[in-house]
Amino acid sequence: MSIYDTLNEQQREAVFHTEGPLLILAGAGSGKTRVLTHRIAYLMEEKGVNPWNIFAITFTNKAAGEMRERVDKLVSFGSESVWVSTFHSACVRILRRHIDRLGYENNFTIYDGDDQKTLMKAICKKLNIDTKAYKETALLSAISSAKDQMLTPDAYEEQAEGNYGKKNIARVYREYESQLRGSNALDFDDLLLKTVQLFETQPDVLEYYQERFRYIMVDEYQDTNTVQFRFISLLAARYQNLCVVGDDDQSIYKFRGANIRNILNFEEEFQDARVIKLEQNYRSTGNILDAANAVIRNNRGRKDKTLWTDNGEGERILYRQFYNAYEEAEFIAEDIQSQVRQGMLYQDSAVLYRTNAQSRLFEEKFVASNIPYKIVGGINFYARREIKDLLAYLKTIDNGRDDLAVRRIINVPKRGIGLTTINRVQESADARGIGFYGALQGTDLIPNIGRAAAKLDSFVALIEYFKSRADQESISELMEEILEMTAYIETLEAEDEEGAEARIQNIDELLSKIVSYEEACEEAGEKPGLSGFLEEVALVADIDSLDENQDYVVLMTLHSAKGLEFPHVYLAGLEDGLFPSSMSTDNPEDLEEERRLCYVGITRAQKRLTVSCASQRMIRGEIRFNPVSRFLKEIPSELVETEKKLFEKEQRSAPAPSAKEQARRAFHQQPFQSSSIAKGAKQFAVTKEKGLDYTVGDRVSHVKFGQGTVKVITEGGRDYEVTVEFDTAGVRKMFAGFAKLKKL
Ligand SMILES: Nc1ncnc2c1ncn2[C@@H]1O[C@H](COP(=O)(O)OP(=O)(O)OP(=O)(O)O)[C@@H](O)[C@H]1O
Ligand SMILES: [Mg+2]
Repeated sequence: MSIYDTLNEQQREAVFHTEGPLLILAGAGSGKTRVLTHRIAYLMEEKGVNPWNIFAITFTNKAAGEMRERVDKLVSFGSESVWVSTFHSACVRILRRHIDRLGYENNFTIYDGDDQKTLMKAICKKLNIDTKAYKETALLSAISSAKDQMLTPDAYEEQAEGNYGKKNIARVYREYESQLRGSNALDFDDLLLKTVQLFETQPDVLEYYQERFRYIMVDEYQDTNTVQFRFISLLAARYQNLCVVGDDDQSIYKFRGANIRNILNFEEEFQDARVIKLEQNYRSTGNILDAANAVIRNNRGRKDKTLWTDNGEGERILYRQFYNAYEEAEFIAEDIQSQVRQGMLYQDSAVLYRTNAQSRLFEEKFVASNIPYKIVGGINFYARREIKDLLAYLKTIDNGRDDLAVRRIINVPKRGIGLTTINRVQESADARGIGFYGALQGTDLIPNIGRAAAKLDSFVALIEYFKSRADQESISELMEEILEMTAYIETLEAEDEEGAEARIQNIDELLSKIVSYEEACEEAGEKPGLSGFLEEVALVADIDSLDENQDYVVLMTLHSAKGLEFPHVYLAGLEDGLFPSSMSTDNPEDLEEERRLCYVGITRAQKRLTVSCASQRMIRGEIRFNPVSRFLKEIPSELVETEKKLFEKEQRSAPAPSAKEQARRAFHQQPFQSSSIAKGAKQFAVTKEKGLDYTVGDRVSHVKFGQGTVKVITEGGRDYEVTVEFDTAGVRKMFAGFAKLKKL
């Protein structure tokens, strides 16, 4: 039996159609991604295509990794030569080789969102832009969508004719571009834009890649934007062996310029394109699929599809309504624990929500219930201050032209270089048309710099020293040296910040990352380089922190969940105003995009789907009373199982008492508290022996919940369970080993 026997007829047809353009349009879970992996195998094994000539494009690094893994399993050898990558990393690879043709240096820096914001602040100041009228983030997103549409500052300005607001944006855009260029830096949108410019202006480069990538495949095609489409069409123009797979019902990135017209454009640009539809869903049970179909049917602008499954009906969809979001999180935590007791793994469950902010309650609840979890798309490791500082050192050493990086660390740790001095350096650099670091290298030419010159000189000497070391030692040795010579850690400790310890752990983690990068390079027979390392770090999307080998529940937004599947899915916060978001309810098009997002969410589930909502929820510090989501009402009631007794619970639970009320209660409970201290004295001997240095009645502090009083300590199966009444966070039960309570 061959691997192709496991495919259905349409899937096989798609796999075997290797020459000429092919569009696969099909609903969720119908095996589109599976077709792509089998197609790669088929090209190599049956058609004798050189893996070097195959290019598969996916949306996230995680998806790329998964695809490579699947291909590795299907083919015997050679798959490592196939390019499986995201648009962005493919473009970085191409630009590293050829961007000098566009007048950049090949060791360009990639700016992330934070870098962009810092730069935009400086630009607004320089151009006297009123940031009340034009918010920095709004300016950045205007520029980003201009780039998605491939508009240069010139083109933008032309379009802005007669529109004062747009003229201003054009001015900012122009300055932003020139600053990026001056720093030899690109932002994320540039990665595609510059590659397309490269292809359009350098025919020999384009030809090289057209010859190289004779077979091109694109997953999640519905979410490509204009510049990505251009990138693909240029590459595929010569051989036309382009296979794209997508689902118009899962297009959820319109806000980032995804262009659903690309599906129509495909048949225009590639005239004899073959179109194949897949109709059998292999992922979900019948009930889950019926619910997804029922919801998406309410969208008007769509091609009707019939998706069926022979997986059987399965369980009904569980629907739970809660008094508040706290109870919702509690229920989900308890439900996961009970599933785990029945033999499920943590990794079989995923909690999906509309906004990142919703993760916090789950996180707190999971910590308290000892559930291992991972937040995807939450606080990114690389966005933390200490990590950004140290990376800025590496960037400065690697490419002195990255002004932002230099400015970030010039006075970190403090060297007595103030803002006035920094501004004088910047002015001098601007006046002479050179970079910030360039100006630092000749302090005698900076007007009015005075005694600050000596400090700047010794900063430059330090960086130059590191530069000379960078050629001789490994990145990890260099990092150690940076830490030592700047006394970075000592400074952190001296600042005596609450978080010094956690920050030091992060630095350790960064060092581990560097070492594993070096090892990976060595295994691949490449020399680990600073530019390569920085590039890899810049490209780690949040979703990539997901590690398949460990057992944990995944928490993520619906947007991050695209393409993934889990046996159990909890879809939380289904309230009108939250999901669909209140910003979308007035606009039919936006509402349809929200509904597609809901369809994506439902179709992630394989066996069991739990949908939930809360009657009241705190949003941006205010309590909101939102009605049940209209999407829930679109699911036929016969598919849903509701639990009535929750209403009782609803009546029982009262809102959390105010701080004042808690203080009053604490005051009146004084006698109770002292007697429990007496009672606790006996327990103390026991608990101390087991390593707890607090007992009932003691005041303790917790990193998240703040200060509180220990109420009960009981022996749980694995660990002590400690109940603490926190001053502001209410009563919480947690495992001692996990809670890390500190006695006050
Ligand atoms: N012919 C088949 N036989 C058995 N299992 C299949 C078959 N086709 C697909 N599957 C399985 O169904 C699930 C969904 O497939 P896949 O992820 O490729 O779907 P998809 O169309 O890419 O979904 P999405 O739209 O969510 O990206 C996977 O677990 C896959 O292995
Ligand atoms: Mg897929």
